[in-house]
Amino acid sequence: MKRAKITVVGSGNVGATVAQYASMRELGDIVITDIVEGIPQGKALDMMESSPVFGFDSNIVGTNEYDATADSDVIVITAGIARKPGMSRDDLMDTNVKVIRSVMKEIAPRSPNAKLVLVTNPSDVMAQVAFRESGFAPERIVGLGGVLDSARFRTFIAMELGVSVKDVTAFVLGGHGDDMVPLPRYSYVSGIPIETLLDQATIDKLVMRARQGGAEIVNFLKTGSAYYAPGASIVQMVESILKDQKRILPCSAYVTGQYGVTDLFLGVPVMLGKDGVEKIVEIELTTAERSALHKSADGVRSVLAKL
Ligand SMILES: NC(=O)C1=CN([C@@H]2O[C@H](COP(=O)(O)OP(=O)(O)OC[C@H]3O[C@@H](n4cnc5c(N)ncnc54)[C@H](O)[C@@H]3O)[C@@H](O)[C@H]2O)C=CC1
Ligand SMILES: O=C([O-])CC(=O)C(=O)O
Repeated sequence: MKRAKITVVGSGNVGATVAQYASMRELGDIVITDIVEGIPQGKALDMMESSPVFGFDSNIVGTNEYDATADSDVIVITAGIARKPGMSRDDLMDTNVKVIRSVMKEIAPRSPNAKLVLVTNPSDVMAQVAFRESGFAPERIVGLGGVLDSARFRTFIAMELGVSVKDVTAFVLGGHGDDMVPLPRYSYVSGIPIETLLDQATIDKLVMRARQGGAEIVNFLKTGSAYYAPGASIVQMVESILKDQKRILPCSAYVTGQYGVTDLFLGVPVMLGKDGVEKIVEIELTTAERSALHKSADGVRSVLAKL
């Protein structure tokens, strides 16, 4: 059986974590690329040398040459700068949009059938830029946001209740920014709505913490942003695509009227399978939830308008 090929563009904190987790799960062979010479090569070799200990058979190659990425099945794009304390994700746009444009020129012609996972922030905007620059069908482009934001929300719910995270499900929709929309009404512990387990003030506190989850880590790290939970979230998305699992995950996808929003990458529940975003799932929202989602969409659109 032919092994899947995964390219990770950017061998920094998130890119290296993705490569490590993906290889440990044997999702395929991995190419890591970066503009900095030596870093992808060194990290790839270091990870390969962990393979006898962990017992995985993925090949991991580090390079500065895009030719090595040819015919990838999935390309994860983490290239660009990360924020520091006091910055918003949108403050990264001017620098990162140039990076994404240059990366698209290199990867799109070499891997015409790849699915793209946009991680570089602001990720909803970068997914839109990748869509414009690659010429790929929008279904083949997905942005990271909701899986990570939901993982944080699930963590905080489990911590608050003192229960296993395995039993906690939750949804966060909207753009991956300060206006993201955690949905307590769709959050459960083993099928029990959290609204019956926690009072409103506690839920509000957890919602706020989830919204500010990225900044909370930035304020601890000082020199950059989170990468372990982002890496895990990305690998869950990549696995769903490569194994055609058809998982329903909140991801930034191109909406064409769903939820009353048109022609924009926005965090919504999607079915992720071998063709990428195979379906956008529309769940029923209250008036307040829908207007929060529209506020988040307006935020993404206003950043895009500055391009
Ligand atoms: N959407 C999301 O949920 C998340 C997004 N991010 C974003 O991911 C990005 C990467 O974060 P980190 O890995 O922590 O940063 P990092 O600084 O550790 O790594 C970024 C890497 O990109 C490389 N790079 C820069 N320009 C490049 C180019 N033109 N081609 C190839 N490589 C290039 C750099 O040399 C560096 O190695 C940031 O924009 C960050 O905000 C991070 C976590 C979650
Ligand atoms: O906070 C950041 O800048 C990185 C990110 O998107 C996250 O961790 O959610």
